[in-house]
Amino acid sequence: MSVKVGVVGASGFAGIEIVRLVLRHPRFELVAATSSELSGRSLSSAYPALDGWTDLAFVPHDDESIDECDVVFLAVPHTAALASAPSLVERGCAVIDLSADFRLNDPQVYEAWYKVPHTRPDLLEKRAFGLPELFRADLEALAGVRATGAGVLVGCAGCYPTATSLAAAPALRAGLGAGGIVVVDAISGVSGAGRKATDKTHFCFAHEGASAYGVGNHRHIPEIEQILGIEGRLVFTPHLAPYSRGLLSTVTFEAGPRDVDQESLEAIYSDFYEGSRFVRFLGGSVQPSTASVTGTNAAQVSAVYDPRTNTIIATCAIDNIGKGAAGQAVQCANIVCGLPEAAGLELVSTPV
Ligand SMILES: NC(=O)C1=CN([C@@H]2O[C@H](COP(=O)(O)OP(=O)(O)OC[C@H]3O[C@@H](n4cnc5c(N)ncnc54)[C@H](OP(=O)(O)O)[C@@H]3O)[C@@H](O)[C@H]2O)C=CC1
Ligand SMILES: CC(=O)N[C@@H](CCC(=O)OP(=O)(O)O)C(=O)O
Repeated sequence: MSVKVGVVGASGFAGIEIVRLVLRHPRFELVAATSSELSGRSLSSAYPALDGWTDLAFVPHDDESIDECDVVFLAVPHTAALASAPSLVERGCAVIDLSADFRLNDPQVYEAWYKVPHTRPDLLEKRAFGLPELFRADLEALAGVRATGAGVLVGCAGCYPTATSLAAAPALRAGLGAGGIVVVDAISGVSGAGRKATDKTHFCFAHEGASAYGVGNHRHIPEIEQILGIEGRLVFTPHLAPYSRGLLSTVTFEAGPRDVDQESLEAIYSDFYEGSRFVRFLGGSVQPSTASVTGTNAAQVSAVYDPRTNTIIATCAIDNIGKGAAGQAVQCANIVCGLPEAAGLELVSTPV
């Protein structure tokens, strides 16, 4: 029997990518795709790449077809998910939220960074954090709850937090990092800012240039610190670069207190990602490339030990809309529904 799926915010970049993945998923059936702006219009007229794959039309966000869904993806802006997730969970849905509304463990930290009070700390306590390679046990526990027919909630990790944490976690969890500052320089393609052009993301301002933004105050700082357990130690500088999809994060930190060399560092990363379906550890001599993961749920990771400065430099490339958003959301939905983790995600990027 198919699992009925709804995508709220389907007209956006993350939402329409979920639609693309669900249409090819062996067990999911797309029954609702919402948008206020494009309501009534067919999905394939708004996004011609879908021509021939679906006859569905966008419906309003409160359309009754959402009530038929077993799984609902919320690909909506922050604070909108806080408004809609509770009733869906209470109705027995598996809700996979892509916004930041259910990522931060502490509601007061959420209020400090997102400037609105967190109205459902009770739900926050019961949700799983959606980054399977680092929080698999929590997602599998939710699958147990889901099997009883109860509603469940996943708060998916953000795009920069996903790439940064996949790069840094193996070394930091192995006790490296010396308790010191962790420096992250990351680059995102313009689709990370969503489908509405602004004076930063309009083609004329974004192409043929690159710039840092959110320096010292980006809202992903508390999320990355929470995932990696490095509260107060992160220096995070995101950059916008003139391509559509792709996110590269490079993490630098002191190697101590334990001794490490290139060989032992590579052994730590290889062990950590052994058997991982989506994360490929490349070693230290091959560097990840965003172009190699475009359109997929893959992440490429490298790690280099620099003996001259006793520093570790770890890098991760993802597609911000893939592993950074829609791909990861489908991966989480698969796990909580008790399906194979890679269902609908068996994708190869374009080699050239
Ligand atoms: N783009 C990316 O790389 C990533 C995005 N995300 C997260 O995914 C979510 C969607 O992002 P993205 O697709 O880029 O954003 P877009 O701006 O491209 O799309 C936003 C979507 O949300 C809908 N929407 C807007 N306001 C509301 C509302 N009040 N209630 C319900 N739906 C609403 C819009 O539909 P309409 O206006 O037609 O109603 C649109 O479909 C965000 O929370 C974002 O942070 C996460 C990781 C990476
Ligand atoms: C290029 C760009 O603007 N990127 C966005 C991050 C992507 C995103 O939507 O954030 P979440 O992963 O938290 O959902 C930003 O810096 O706010």
